[in-house]
Amino acid sequence: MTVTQERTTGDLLVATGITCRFGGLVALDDVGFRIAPGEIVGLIGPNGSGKSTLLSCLSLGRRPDAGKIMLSGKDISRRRPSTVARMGLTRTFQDARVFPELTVLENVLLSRNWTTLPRFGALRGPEESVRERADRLLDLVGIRSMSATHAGELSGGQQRLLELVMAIMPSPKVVMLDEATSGVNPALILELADHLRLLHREENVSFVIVEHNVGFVFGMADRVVVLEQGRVLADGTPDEVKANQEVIDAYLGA
Ligand SMILES: Nc1ncnc2c1ncn2[C@@H]1O[C@H](COP(=O)(O)OP(=O)(O)OP(=O)(O)O)[C@@H](O)[C@H]1O
Repeated sequence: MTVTQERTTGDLLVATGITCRFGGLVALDDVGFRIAPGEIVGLIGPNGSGKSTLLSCLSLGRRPDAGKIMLSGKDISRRRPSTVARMGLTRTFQDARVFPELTVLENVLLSRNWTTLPRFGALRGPEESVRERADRLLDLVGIRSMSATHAGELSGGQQRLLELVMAIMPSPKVVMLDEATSGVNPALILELADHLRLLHREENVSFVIVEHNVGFVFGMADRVVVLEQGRVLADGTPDEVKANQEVIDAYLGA
């Protein structure tokens, strides 16, 4: 099944007709995408199929040449990334973006300030201070003991976890993860999956997971979208996508 029509009921983020060109190259061609509250959607596809470009368009880091993006029923297609972040959509990057000279805790507190409240939604009840929230999230991913360490001294996997906490700190509705397993020691990838599941449960946040590690995606996602040459090739449950012959031919069987 491909998504070509806007479905407004129940969906948190709905993108329709997303087209993105780089000069003569059509990186995304009339792509539809949706995610429901609390859903985990995996986005996979061959190199150059448009995954990162779609993620940039959905988070408005790159403005699509055509198409419409609705977040919680509001048209965000022409908003700035910072505004979109305040409205509840945050992201991580292929190369973990942390401030190496600042401590782990300072990084987390700073991420909170980027999307400065009060417009950006409440902390988890008035009883939880910003500091308590930072401590709790760092605890959830197992790096609270490193709060005073400079972020630049963390391993690649720990920087990924820090970046994840920074994306979740402002209580977003949806977080987009670009290659969350890249640079992570393979032995720690299962741990990363556990941390993500915990954050997902505790924070009731939706995740879009862009990944080359298809095993990771199939193990985490409620639904998987497959891109090929800038178009949606398939959209279904992990089992449906794994059994899809077109997906096997274009990607999985390779
Ligand atoms: N800034 C850019 N300028 C020109 N072309 C670009 C740019 N960014 C991406 N492209 C092209 O757009 C297409 C889609 O690229 P994109 O990075 O979105 O794919 P991807 O699926 O994320 O790839 P990968 O898995 O290798 O990260 C590719 O052909 C790529 O070369």
